[in-house]
Amino acid sequence: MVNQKYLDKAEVLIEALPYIQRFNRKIIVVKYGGSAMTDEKLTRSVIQDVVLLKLVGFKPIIVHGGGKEISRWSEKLGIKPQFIDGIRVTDESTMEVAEMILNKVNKKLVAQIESLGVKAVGISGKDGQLLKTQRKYSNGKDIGYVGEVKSVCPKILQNLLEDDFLPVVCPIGMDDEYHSYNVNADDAACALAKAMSAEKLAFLTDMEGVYKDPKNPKSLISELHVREIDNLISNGNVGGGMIPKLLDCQDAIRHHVSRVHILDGRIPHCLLLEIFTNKGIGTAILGDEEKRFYEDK
Ligand SMILES: NC(=[NH2+])NCCC[C@H](N)C(=O)O
Repeated sequence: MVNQKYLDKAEVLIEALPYIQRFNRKIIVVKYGGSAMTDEKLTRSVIQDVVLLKLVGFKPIIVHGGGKEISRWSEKLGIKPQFIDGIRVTDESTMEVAEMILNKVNKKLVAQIESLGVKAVGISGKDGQLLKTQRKYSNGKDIGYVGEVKSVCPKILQNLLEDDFLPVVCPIGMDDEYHSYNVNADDAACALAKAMSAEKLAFLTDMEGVYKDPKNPKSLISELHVREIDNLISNGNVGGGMIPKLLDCQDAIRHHVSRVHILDGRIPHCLLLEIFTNKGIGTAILGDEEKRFYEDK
């Protein structure tokens, strides 16, 4: 008799087969942030997942934030945080620290990927003018060197993928005067996914996904059509932090990214569990014409 345990393991691999086939040579942009960045074990599992994606034929691109490192270092260096209407201002010295730390985090990720045998290149949005930015105002107020993406020049990423590198991008861009701007990492990931015509965009967050009712942890939505997003927001059903993310999802899908996944980065190997299984573990946001998996059955 064959041991069931072995059969189960083989099942898992077989379940992955159609996805490995379907996503071969396709681009997936992974926004890496939150707890998955601050915990060493989780970091390792994310890097392993991305390396595996790469080795089975995907073309992953990582976009990362700075985790808690930027505030930690600003404090250490005695830079006093300034706020305007409760919003943190990125002044010249905060921008300097942010850039230093993001570059440091970037190279650390590159080293971790390289240690698993995949060639990686770390760049910022300044390299090759990848992210051209303009100053972003918050309700008309100047909050310093916070930028929004004005345009993307994807050539550098295309070249890196062509040469089989795994690009790791930190979200700093430049304005027309070549000054650095801090860009929200979710927005940067979304802009890059659109410009690279990615198949998928995956956000690693500190939530399980999107809930129908945020007060009910059992109401996780597994599949969400993009047209349902407006209602979900206007009904007041999603928490403040999730709204800009959902708007990024909407924007990405309307610009031909096939699927966006909102995943719980606190779960080890959440990327593999989402991408190589039928049911996934987070919320998958689908184009309006796409059939739900459950209805297909
Ligand atoms: N949360 C979900 N329902 N995920 C379904 C994922 C299905 C498939 N593995 C994909 O990557 O597209």
